[in-house]
Amino acid sequence: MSSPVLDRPRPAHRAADLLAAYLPGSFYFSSPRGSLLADGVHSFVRAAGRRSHARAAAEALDAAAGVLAEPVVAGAIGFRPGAASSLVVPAVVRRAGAPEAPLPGAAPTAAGPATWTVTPRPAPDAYADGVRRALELIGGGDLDKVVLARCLRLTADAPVPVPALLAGLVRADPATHAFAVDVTAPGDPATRTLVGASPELLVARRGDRVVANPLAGSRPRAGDRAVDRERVAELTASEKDRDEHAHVAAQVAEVLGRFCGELHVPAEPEVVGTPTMWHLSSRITGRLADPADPGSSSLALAEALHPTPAVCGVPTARARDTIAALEPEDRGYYAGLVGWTGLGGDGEWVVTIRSAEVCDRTVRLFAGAGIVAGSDPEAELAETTAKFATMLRALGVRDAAAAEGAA
Ligand SMILES: C=C(O[C@@H]1C=C(C(=O)O)C=C[C@H]1O)C(=O)O
Repeated sequence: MSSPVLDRPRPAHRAADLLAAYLPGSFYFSSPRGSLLADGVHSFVRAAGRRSHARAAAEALDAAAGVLAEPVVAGAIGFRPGAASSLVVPAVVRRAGAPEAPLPGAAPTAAGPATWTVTPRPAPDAYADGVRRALELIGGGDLDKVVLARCLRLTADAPVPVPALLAGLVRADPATHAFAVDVTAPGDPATRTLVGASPELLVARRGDRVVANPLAGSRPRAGDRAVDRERVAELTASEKDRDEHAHVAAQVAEVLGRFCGELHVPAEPEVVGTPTMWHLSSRITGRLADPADPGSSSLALAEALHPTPAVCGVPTARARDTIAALEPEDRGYYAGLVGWTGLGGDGEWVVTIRSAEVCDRTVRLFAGAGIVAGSDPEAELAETTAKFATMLRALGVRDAAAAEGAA
C-alpha cells in the first residue's frame, strides 16, 4: 500500500537557499507558484527571422530532452518586435516553493552604494508634454489608449550588488514575481542584469490550466490606513481607471479565448496592492482546448498576449508607433516578458515592469502610465514617480524625486 506522504513530491531546496545561491549570471525567478534558480548554459535559444521565440524554445527543449532530466527555457524578451532577447536552456535547474515572508522584525537592508546621480530621460516636464501630445492623438480618434514610459539613468559611486538588490526586492514583497536575468550584450563592460519585482502575471500554465492577471488603473500607496482606504475607494469608482483597465482585460480575454475551451473573466476588477502601489486587477482563468499542441506552451501564450494594453495600448500598432515617436529612450527589456517554459509547455511569464537593467555602477529603469481620454498629465507623471519607488527603495536611493529634480 502506498503512503500518501511519500507519494507527494517535495521540493528539494528551500526558497531562501535558492535566493542565497543566486549570483550574477544565474537566472532567478520566484512567485507565489514557486522559485527557480538556473545556472550555466546548455544551449542558447534564438528566434531568427520570422520564427517565434516559442518555436525556437520548443526545438531547443526537444534537443535538450535526451541530455537534461528536466529542461527549461528561461530568460527575457524585450518590448519591441525584434528587440534583444536572452533565452537559454540552462545546464542546471533547482526549484523550491514560494519565498516565505521574512520573520517580523527582520531589518530591511538597502542594497546600495551611498551616492547616486540621477538623470531623467525625458525630463519630467517633457514627459508631461508627451502625455499632452498623446491626449491630442486620443482626442483626434487615432488612439484609445497608450502607455507612456519615462526612464531614469542612475550612476552610483560603487558597483551595484545585484544579489543584495534581488534579496531586498523579495524581502520587501515575498508575493511578488521577482527575477534576475543575465542580459549582457556585446560591448557591455561588465555583466548586465535585468532585475525586478513585477506585480503583473502575463500568463502561467500548469497542465491544461492557464491564468493571466492583467493590471491597469493605479494609485500610489500612501502608507497611512485611512488615506489608503480612500485611495482604494477612489480607484474602484474611477471611470477613467476602469476604462484603462477594461482595454487590457478585454484584450487578454480575447487572446486567451483563442486557446481555451473554457475561460472565466471576472465581471468587475478588484484592487490589489504592492508595497508601493494599488492597481485594478482581473484574474482571468481558463482551460486549454488542446494542451498537447506545442502552440499552446506558456511561452506561445505569452507571445500571443504581448504586448498587452497594460504596457502598449489600443490599437496596438498605433500605440507602438506613438511610443516610438514620444519616448526618447529605447525601452530595451522594459515592458517585455520574463519567465520560463518547460518541456510539456508549463511555465510562467510576467510583464517586465518595476525592473532595472544594472551594469556595474549604472542602472537604467523605466516606469509608465496608461493614458486614456480624461488622463491628467501631472497625475500621470506622479504615477510614474510612485512606480519608480519599488526599485529605488530596494537600491537604497533615498529621496529620488529630489535627486531627479536636482539632475
Ligand atoms: C507600465 C507600468 O505599469 C503598468 C501600467 C499600469 C497603469 O497604467 O495603471 C498599472 C500596472 C501595469 O500594468 C509600469 O509599472 O511601468
